[in-house]
Amino acid sequence: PTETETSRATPPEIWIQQLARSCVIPHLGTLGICILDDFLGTDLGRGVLEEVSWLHGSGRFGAGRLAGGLSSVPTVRGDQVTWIEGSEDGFPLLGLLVSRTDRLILSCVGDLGCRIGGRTKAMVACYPGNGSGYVRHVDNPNGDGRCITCIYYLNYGWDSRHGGLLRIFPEGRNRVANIEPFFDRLLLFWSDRRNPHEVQPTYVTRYAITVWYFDTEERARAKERYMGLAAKNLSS
Ligand SMILES: Cn1c(O)c(C(=O)NCC(=O)O)c(=O)c2ccccc21
Ligand SMILES: [Mn+2]
Repeated sequence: PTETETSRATPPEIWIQQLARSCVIPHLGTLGICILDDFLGTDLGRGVLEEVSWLHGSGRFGAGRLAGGLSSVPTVRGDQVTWIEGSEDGFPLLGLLVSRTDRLILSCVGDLGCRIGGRTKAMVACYPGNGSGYVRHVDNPNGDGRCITCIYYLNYGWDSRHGGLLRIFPEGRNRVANIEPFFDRLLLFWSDRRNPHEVQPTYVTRYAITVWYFDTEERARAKERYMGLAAKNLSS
């Protein structure tokens, strides 16, 4: 049997621990990036896609960001996002995805050089496919506590004509990572300045679900700073 079949056969816990040890820890440790294909398997992956498509159809997504915006170019509606905890009823498979990524990250704990303590809600993002993308940026440039970016892609039959590549520019390296947003692909990378990245213009609807995992200490310090700021503003 192929590795995938056997990994399907073993209970998720064991399989997740194997993934953590064989992929996540070594790849995040060396490249700062880790790609896991066939993360949920086709059936569960399609189930998540159905939940996200339903969400998109239900108008729950905010209006797309105004991208472009150059005076000459009419502003283009960019990505639309909505935040889901996963425990809400109606999204059981989204909830399963997040519980799997939680277990994956927590089974790395101690071997990643950061202490994971909590995460954001799941950000479900949809690019409308009108050529909009996302400019080059760092997710966490100033120590807001986020240490691992975890993105699950849902784009069935994706090919390069569709655009929407995620291009990462690992700091201090002269090589870029071009990551196709393939269906059932899970991507992990350090959220800080080590991984500036951009979403290239995309020409078909592009769905992705992102969760950011917090480093306990950095998150606590960020909260103190934030509370201090709030207190100062209140007192001033
Ligand atoms: C819609 N969207 C994003 O797509 C990415 C991002 O880096 N995406 C990478 C990707 O989808 O491959 C973001 O980092 C992001 C941050 C805040 C709000 C929306 C955001
Ligand atoms: Mn980003």
